Parts: sequence; C-alpha cells; structure tokens
Amino acid sequence: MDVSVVQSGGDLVRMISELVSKKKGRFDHIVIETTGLANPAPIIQTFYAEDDIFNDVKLDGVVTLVDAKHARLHLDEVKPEGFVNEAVEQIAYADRIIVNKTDLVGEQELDSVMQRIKTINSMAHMKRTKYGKVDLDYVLGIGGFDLERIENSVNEEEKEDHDDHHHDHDHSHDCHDHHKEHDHEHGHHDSHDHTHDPGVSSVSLVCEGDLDLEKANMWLGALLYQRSEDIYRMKGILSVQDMEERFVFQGVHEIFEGSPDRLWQKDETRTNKIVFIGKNLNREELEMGFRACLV
Ligand SMILES: Nc1nc2c(ncn2[C@@H]2O[C@H](COP(=O)(O)OP(=O)(O)OP(=O)(O)O)[C@@H](O)[C@H]2O)c(=O)[nH]1
Repeated sequence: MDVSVVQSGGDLVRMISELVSKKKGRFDHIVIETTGLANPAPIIQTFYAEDDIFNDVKLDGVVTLVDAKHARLHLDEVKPEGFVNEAVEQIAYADRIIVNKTDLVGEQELDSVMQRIKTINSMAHMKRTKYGKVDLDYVLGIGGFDLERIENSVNEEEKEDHDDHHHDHDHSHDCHDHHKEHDHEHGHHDSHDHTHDPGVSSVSLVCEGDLDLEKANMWLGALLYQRSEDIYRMKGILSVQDMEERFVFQGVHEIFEGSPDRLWQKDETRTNKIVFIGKNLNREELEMGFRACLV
C-alpha cells in the first residue's frame, strides 16, 4: 500500500493536485495531517468545493487523536467571544476518535473524558489506545462521508470498543434524545450537567413513522438555510411516505448529499434516525421540527 502524508496549512489543493497529476494511480491513500490545532472544516469543505481534485480524490474520513491525560483541560478551556475551541472542533468533525495515553489516567478519569467526547460527537467511533496502536484499517477506508455507510454512524448501538466495560442503552423507538438517557446512566461517573453547555454537542433523534416528503424537504432546507454555520455535521436515515427505499443523507455545514438507499425490509420497522453535531443545538426545537414532518 502506498500512502502519502501531506501537511495542511499550506496550499492543500495545490499539493493534492500535484500528487494526483504526477503520481496518478500510484497511491491508495493520502493522509492529511493538520498543523497544530487546526479546524478541520475548511479542509473538509475543500473536497467538495474544488473541481480540480473532486474527480480524482475522495474524502474518506476525519481521525482525531485525543491525549487522555490532557484533553479535559483543552476541552474545558473557555475561549474569548468569537473564538472557537479547536480541541472541541477537532472532536466534533471526527469519524474516528482515538483516545490515547490511556495508561496515564485512571479508569474514572478515562470514562469521564470519553463521556465528554461523546456529548460533543455521538456519531464517531471511539477507541482507547496506548502509544496510538490501532489497526491500519481503523484509520484508512473509513467511508465517513459515504451515503452507503450512514448506518454505521447513526445506529444506536455502542460505537466504542469495550473490552472491559459495558454500557446499556435504551432502544425504545419513540422520538427521544439519546444523550439524556446516556447522561442519566452515567450520572454516577460524571456529575457535570451537559445541558448547561451551550457549545458544541450532538443531538440524536430516533423516531418511527413516515415523513411527508414535502414537509421534510422544507424543514431540512430551512434548517440548512438558517443554521448551516452552526450545524457541523449531520447524518440520517429517513422513512418517507410511499417510498420503498430508505432515504439517506449526510451534510457538512451548507453541503448536503442525499439519495435513496436500499429497500426497507418487510420485517423491518421504518425508523427515522438523525444525528446532528453542532453549536447551540436545541434538542426540543429539532425534535419538534422533525415531528411536524411526520405523516
Ligand atoms: N505513556 C505514554 N506515552 C505516550 C503514549 N503515546 C505517546 N507517548 C509519548 O508521548 C510523547 C509525546 O508524544 P505525542 O504527545 O504523541 O507528541 P506528538 O503529538 O507527536 O507531538 P507534536 O506532533 O509535536 O504535537 C512521546 O515521548 C511518546 O512516546 C502513550 O500511550 N502512553
């Protein structure tokens, strides 16, 4: 396997174009290492905005490495008005989160940091590591922006590797907030109340029923129009009235991609699942907007 590593910060588009033209077909992956604490959003958007590279390379996924020992300090750092907390942003956009240096923290501290990460990004898969040891296929070939792989991100089952650890989840099928239940279950570990955090968080909606296509279009359209700056990433599987296939979508700020997916199975409950990651998300408002689209 041939992997090229490019450092972002410079002219990313030029570097990728050069790689593509000079070494066409000679590498399998390009790894972009963001310099310092960079915000991943512009890099993600580049892949959608630049026709030059769009046809030759595809954005596979965002991997964030977290230092378990020092993460909390950075995540809780309050930035001046108008400035983002880059540590939070890097977690928010991630498809894979590698929580490293687990040997340097106790179980409780580790649980607490992972819980904090999960409130920011409930879509990503998390893995605990020592010395960053992960299989290559954990960080390459992620398909984090692939519509065919939306399922992996919106499913309610545990998206964390537990060898020593088990968390139960409620699989009820009413519209509900995944986090509230999660917080509740973990209350004994972690006493901070996430509802006080107006910053970046995840909201998951899981709801049975069919959507009115026109209403759902209007709702998502309006949401993107009004809130695209605040909505970092979103993914969903929708059940649309009279549609035999599931409708899947993913978005990054104002970028939105959606398409019909596989057929709903005969014995499958038509459940809508949407996850939003963003700033100042109001769960009640999102849920109400969504519910209003149900037939
Ligand atoms: N105890 C312990 N040390 C680690 C682990 N992973 C990395 N280190 C050590 O931490 C030190 C600093 O490594 P990193 O924090 O990864 O530094 P880095 O991110 O490469 O540094 P910059 O790219 O310059 O920010 C090195 O001495 C590593 O050997 C781990 O899981 N446990």
